[in-house]
Amino acid sequence: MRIPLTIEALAPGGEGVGRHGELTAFVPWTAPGDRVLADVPPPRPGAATAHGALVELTAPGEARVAAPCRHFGPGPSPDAACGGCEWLHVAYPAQLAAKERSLHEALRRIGKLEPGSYPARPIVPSPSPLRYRARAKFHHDRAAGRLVFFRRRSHEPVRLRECHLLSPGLDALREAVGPALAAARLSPREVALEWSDAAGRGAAWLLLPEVTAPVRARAEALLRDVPSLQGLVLQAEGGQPVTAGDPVLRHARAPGRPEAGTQRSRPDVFQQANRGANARLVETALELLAPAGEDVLELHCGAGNFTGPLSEQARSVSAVEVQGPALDLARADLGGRNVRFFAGDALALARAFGREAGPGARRFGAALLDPPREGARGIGPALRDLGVPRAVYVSCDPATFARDLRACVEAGYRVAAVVPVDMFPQTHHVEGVALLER
Ligand SMILES: C[S@@+](CC[C@H](N)C(=O)[O-])C[C@H]1O[C@@H](n2cnc3c(N)ncnc32)[C@H](O)[C@@H]1O
Repeated sequence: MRIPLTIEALAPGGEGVGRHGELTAFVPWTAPGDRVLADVPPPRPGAATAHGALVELTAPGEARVAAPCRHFGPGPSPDAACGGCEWLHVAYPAQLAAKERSLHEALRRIGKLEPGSYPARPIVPSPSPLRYRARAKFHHDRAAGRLVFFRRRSHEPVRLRECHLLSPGLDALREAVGPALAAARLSPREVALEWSDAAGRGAAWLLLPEVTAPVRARAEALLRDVPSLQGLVLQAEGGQPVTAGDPVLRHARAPGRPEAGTQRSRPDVFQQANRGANARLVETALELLAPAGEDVLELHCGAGNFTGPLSEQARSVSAVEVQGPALDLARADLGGRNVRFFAGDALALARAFGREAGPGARRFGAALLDPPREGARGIGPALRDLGVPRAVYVSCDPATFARDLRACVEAGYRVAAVVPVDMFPQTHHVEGVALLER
């Protein structure tokens, strides 16, 4: 059925939300204040919500801006409906306000942490709302010989000719690698590209049906064909990564601040995609943690994004990570410093440290954890049993963040600060940082 709506807000999943009688409708490509006509499926009996499609923008709202990309917005054309951005039509301050709201709402709803019951700091914006990505995952449109994103909620490729999220270097690499993959007769199922402004070169990870000797020879040809590509990681589903050339890039830890040093990365190893916002994230986490002179436990250290700056302030860092190649990069950057690396599961190792220290002992003066989307179930009691007096939790998923903060509160911690950070402008994603104290 076709209904008129006034869009009241941006929902945590990214769609605009409006009400029609008893029905709450979620409509993509809409902005707060928009008046629209939307098609929604007839609501099932008793259902109070529906997901609709935008039919017409009857009057633009106060938060709406002109989207600068030809691929953004609804439409049947293979040039349109790119799934890469959600909010290119929403002014950046309105995006930030929506992200702040959605993080605190998750803490209230899932974490049972009422607003006002913990100190909330303003959201930290990304230094650039556009062209901020130094790495991204693509699909290879074999027919067109291009690296592309899919259309929103589909597996159809967009005929991607520009992207306003990619840094200029990464976008140029994307343009070069797509046709070169086709020329090298490589058909990856997925491609991750990474660009280093510091190196002026990039690297790629290719997920392939198989990695055989002829495939490796064709990968070498790809490297010859794209001089700005420094190296490749080739991987078959479930197989071990194999390298060609040198896929290890070096980045400035904080863009524009050479004194912060450099960090190694590889396209198959987790790294924050937005390097400018990452520098702010690291700064925020360390300011909250105040690790000076402490023995610090760092869980989920990855390639050492927080470990390097932590080691400069802390007395010692014990850094835990489960992924071998990430630890190799961290060790290459930080070996010889006051850091001990531990390979293994964060929770299991935190519990083992607690058993080693014995009841009542205090082995660490502070902890920092930065788990993947699934969060760190069980971490509250583990930190308490370790006697950790304060911890900073960095999260990319508000739901698991809220769940784990609740468990930390039940284990005796108090939430002493929450700071949202915007690592992904033009999308609904929001990072949360919390300080826990006991
Ligand atoms: C969000 S990333 C953060 C990495 C790093 N702190 C950074 O800022 O780049 C999460 C990291 O946790 C690691 N990880 C995932 N599950 C883990 C586990 N059970 N134990 C330890 N590390 C884990 C991943 O390999 C990944 O490096």
